[in-house]
This record gives sequence, structure tokens and C-alpha cells, in this order.
Amino acid sequence: MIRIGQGFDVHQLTEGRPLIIGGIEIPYEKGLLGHSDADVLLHTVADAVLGAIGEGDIGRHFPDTDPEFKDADSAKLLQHVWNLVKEKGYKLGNADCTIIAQKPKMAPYIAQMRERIAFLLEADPSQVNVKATTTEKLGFTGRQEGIAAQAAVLLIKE
Ligand SMILES: Nc1ccn([C@@H]2O[C@H](COP(=O)(O)O)[C@@H](O)[C@H]2O)c(=O)n1
Ligand SMILES: C[C@@]1(CO)OP(=O)(O)OP(=O)(O)OC[C@H]1O
Repeated sequence: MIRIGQGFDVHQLTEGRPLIIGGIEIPYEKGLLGHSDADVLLHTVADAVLGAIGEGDIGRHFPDTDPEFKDADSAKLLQHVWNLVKEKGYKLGNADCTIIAQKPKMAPYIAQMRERIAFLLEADPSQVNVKATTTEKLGFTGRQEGIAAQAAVLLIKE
């Protein structure tokens, strides 16, 4: 059996917050705003995984009104989601992710993100791809008001 899921998330860039993407802290003058650590990429992957198992989205599992998730480490949220996948008997086929950001340059951090996501999904880094694109200065990402991310995930049950 195979199941596919896709995710999309956006967080606003603001001063005075760390920039955490794909579980990696990136040195930058701004960070992402959210109830949790606002890791836009891990949220996107979690949503794609939840989509693949037909379990809604991260807002349903971790409400942003619940103080328990204030400043939450998104890696822990993704691990919780991954436990649901394992309970259903699935493993990762592959995941493909895109970060949409005008700045900063993600390229130096992509390999680390890939390894971190693979670790969280109990898979080999070869099963995870992370890409980045600007929007050529267009739109809210182009104006550096926020960063978006997309992911597609394939799960396999043998
Ligand atoms: N925040 C980003 C955005 C892009 N990259 C890398 O640059 C390449 C060119 O980006 P375009 O938007 O001009 O297509 C892209 O393929 C990425 O490799 C990046 O590292 N960080
Ligand atoms: C992760 C949660 C929970 O702390 O909060 P945020 O960091 O605001 O993230 P979002 O992508 O808006 O949705 C899920 C939330 O419930």
C-alpha cells in the first residue's frame, strides 16, 4: 500500500526571533513568528505526513491556543506525528520539500536539513530532498515579509 500527502505552510519574518528551518538554526537578522518555534519546513513536512495518513493537520493535533505548544520544538511535534505513521505500519518512501524564501541563502544548510528530517522520519537522507527557491522578489516572500514551504511525502506499507 502507498499513500501520498502534501503540505504547505507560511510564517511571518520578524525581528527578535531565531530563524529555525528544517530543524537547523540559521544565522540571520530575523526569525519566523509563531506559537511554536515556527519551523515552517518541519510544519510542512508534518502536514504532508498527516495528509498521507488521513489525519488532518498540525493545527488539529497541536492547537495554537494550547499553552503546551508555546515555543514548542517542531522536531518534537514531527516525531509525535511520525509515531502515528508507525502505529499504522507505514515507512517513508520519500519526501520532497521546497523552501520559498528571498533571503537568506539556504544552500549552505540544505544538507543538514536533509539529515535532520531523515532522522526525524527514521529514514536515510537519500529518501529526503530539500530545495530552495526565491520568488524573484515578487509577492510576500519576495518582499521578505515571510517564508513559505511545501512538501510532498510518500509512505509505504509492505
Ligand atoms: N533562499 C534561497 C533561494 C534560492 N536558493 C538557491 O538558489 C537557486 C536559485 O534560486 P532562484 O529562485 O533564482 O531559482 C535555487 O535553485 C537554490 O539552489 C537558496 O539557496 N536559498
Ligand atoms: C505549531 C502550532 C502549535 O504551536 O503553532 P504555530 O507555530 O503558530 O504554527 P502553524 O503552522 O500556524 O500551525 C500549527 C500550530 O498549531
